[in-house]
Amino acid sequence: MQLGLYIIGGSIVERDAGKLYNTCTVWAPNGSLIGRHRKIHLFTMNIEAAHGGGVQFDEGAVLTAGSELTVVKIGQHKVGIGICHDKRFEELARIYRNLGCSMLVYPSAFCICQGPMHWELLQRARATDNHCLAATQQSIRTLSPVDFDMVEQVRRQITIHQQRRTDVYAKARADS
Ligand SMILES: O=C(O)CCC(=O)C(=O)O
Repeated sequence: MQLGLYIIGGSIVERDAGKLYNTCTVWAPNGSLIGRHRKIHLFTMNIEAAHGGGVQFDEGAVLTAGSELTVVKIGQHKVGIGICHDKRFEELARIYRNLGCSMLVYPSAFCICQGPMHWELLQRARATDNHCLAATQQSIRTLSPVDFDMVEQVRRQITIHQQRRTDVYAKARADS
């Protein structure tokens, strides 16, 4: 309780009922477990050698995907959790925003083939689309203080969330 810190862990392999999940846990300052996110989008990648890669990856061969969103309260603020590849899915971030989150946190470890191109881009995209703070942490570091007031300020300045035309989007979806 001394430092009043919340800890959003990296991710670990969790075993439950004979299945393995890629799981991030969230801890309150008093040491209680306040969130557990099981990675929803398992990562697959196939960059053929002919295209300068020769890299294959299939997380689903070993792990089971989670099926629940994870929103934790950090003080008064709601924080949506994703793990690594979850960060690519804008619908997830949008739903977290719709649920009232002002911050998105994605513990992540991208590999070097696409990491340098996409890591920061995705983080900025999720933050900009949703007017949320977005944090992605590749390894353990000291975090700087989080300015939640800035989120409210930015949301007042350009009101994209209120300007959404869900009527138009719904019609387009129905038409397609
Ligand atoms: O989406 C990506 O490009 C990388 C994701 C990843 O490395 C992972 O989810 O383990």
